[in-house]
Amino acid sequence: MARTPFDDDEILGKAYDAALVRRLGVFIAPYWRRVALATALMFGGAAVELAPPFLVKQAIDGPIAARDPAGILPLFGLYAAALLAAFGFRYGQTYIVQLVGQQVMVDIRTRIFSHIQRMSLAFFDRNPVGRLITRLTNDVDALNEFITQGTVALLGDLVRLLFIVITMLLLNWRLALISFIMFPAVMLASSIFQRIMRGVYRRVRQRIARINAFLNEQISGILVTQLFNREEQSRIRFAELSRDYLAAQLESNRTFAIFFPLINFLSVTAMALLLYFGGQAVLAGIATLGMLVAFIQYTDQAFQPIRQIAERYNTFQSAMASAERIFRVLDTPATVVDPAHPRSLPSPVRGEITFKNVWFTYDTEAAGPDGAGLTDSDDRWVLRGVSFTIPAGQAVAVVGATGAGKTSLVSLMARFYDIQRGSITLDGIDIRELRQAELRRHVSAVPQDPVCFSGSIASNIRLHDDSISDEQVRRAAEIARAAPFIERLPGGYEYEVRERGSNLSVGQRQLLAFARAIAFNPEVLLILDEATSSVDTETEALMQEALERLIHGRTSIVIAHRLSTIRHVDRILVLYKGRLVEDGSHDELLAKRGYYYRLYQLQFAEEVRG
Ligand SMILES: Nc1ncnc2c1ncn2[C@@H]1O[C@H](COP(=O)(O)OP(=O)(O)OP(=O)(O)O)[C@@H](O)[C@H]1O
Repeated sequence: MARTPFDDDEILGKAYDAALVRRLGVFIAPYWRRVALATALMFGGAAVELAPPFLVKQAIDGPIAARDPAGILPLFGLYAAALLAAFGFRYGQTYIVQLVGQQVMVDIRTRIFSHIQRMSLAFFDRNPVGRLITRLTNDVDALNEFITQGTVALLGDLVRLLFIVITMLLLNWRLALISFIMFPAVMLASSIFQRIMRGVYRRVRQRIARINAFLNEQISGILVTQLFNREEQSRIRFAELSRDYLAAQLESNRTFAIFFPLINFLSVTAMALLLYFGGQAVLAGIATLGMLVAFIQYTDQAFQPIRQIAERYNTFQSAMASAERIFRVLDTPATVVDPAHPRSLPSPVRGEITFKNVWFTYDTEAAGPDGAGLTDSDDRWVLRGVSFTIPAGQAVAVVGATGAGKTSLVSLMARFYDIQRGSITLDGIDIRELRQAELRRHVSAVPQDPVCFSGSIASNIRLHDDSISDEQVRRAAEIARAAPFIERLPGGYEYEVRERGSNLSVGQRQLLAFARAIAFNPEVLLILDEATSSVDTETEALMQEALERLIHGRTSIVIAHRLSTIRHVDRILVLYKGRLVEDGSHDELLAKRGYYYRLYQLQFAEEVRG
């Protein structure tokens, strides 16, 4: 079957599982004392649980056979004590293991989150949000199951089984052998079950992953579905996916429905054989009645861990699949990294930008680090030999047809991606020689779709940077022309913005992003101009005014989709299919009657005609 984007949960071999367990062990290792304590409690519990059947045997063969009511009491006391102790041991073990599981989950989640934060944009281009959230939630939860069910508990089952087997052999090896008669059949059934479930679980997981991916896309794209009346098609597709999932689930249920009654059947058969042969042995005087009763109880006890081992195996399987996916994220190296010996920008930073023969493609795999994998004429280059210098304080607009490479050029300046050839410098220093944090302190951007976080308006402007005072927040909002709308909101600067800024308009979000940029006061500002004309003329005028204030006296690169934006800048860079084809002021370029002139006629002149 062809690999689909959803099939990222393939199950690999046992050696691979062992490697995953070792890597998980690294996360558990800091809590080894607790794990050791839980293991000790588990051993204690397994030993204590052996006592009740033995005490029953003592009671039957001793005081009951001798018709001595007083002799039963101490045995009853011991029996109760054993049950209580077993309860205590089990409680302690379960609690401690759960505690370790929860702590390890916090550690793993934090690791994944901080790793994801270091990733460059290229990583997010490849990994949709839904998938990353699944790594942090469901997959981490599956690992918790592995820790709570898989480590101490699995060992506990094996130890319990071993203890019971040894006790039975010591008490009466003949009866023990009769009890064990069914064990090979049980082992065989378990191993067949495990083999079948491996495949079944894989299908269940793949199909639920497909449903999740589909839902994710459909819910975020619901607007388009509704606009184009695609509800029916989406519903049919969803029903198909749900049916596939149901089929896989039913297969799993069927397997379980066969396995558990089968194990029960085997255990009851073992019991019946024990009763028959054990009864004969009692009559022949080889065993006592009490011994037979104890053996029936031990045999019953022995089948419990056997049943659980099969279930635990399944938990283990899904934990391994999750671990694999989590490690795949953790193993993705950051592609944009800080240099080992970063340089510092000269102080004060002026903000002069130079692009020297810059070649860039998103296809890093094909191109290789220095772009040698692609010829100069390859279509995959997004920027081809772009060179220009923007002196400090100059405002520049980048224009070009859609897909010409404008956004890419601006993203490179903030080093969201690394270039393959050439250099980009800020005040004469290659931006790859700077720490990213230092670069971004001086180079800031206003994104096309400005992001807002849940929290107050003020916290959205200062982004929790306490060095920016309330006064600075207000001043920034005033300069950005955001103050009038903020002051009209209930609560003003304390107005609660909802997730993703859904209770603000597009224009308001843009003004807020401007205010944020001003509050951080970078020397270089990148503005990804809003392409849609979704704002009214009044807001549009406000935004233009804000933009003018923002870029005034500051090195700025604005991606201009509107003529009004172009009017504010000193200079225009014209991109055509990744090449810088023209460079000059609006009037100069118009006079040239070249590509900009044509673009202007097509794109901007309409605005003039209005
Ligand atoms: N994240 C990405 N991964 C792969 N290819 C990309 C990515 N972003 C853009 N591209 C490709 O790079 C080329 C240039 O895109 P870019 O977004 O820079 O163009 P643009 O000039 O800003 O266009 P627009 O005016 O439509 O925003 C396009 O061919 C696009 O398909």
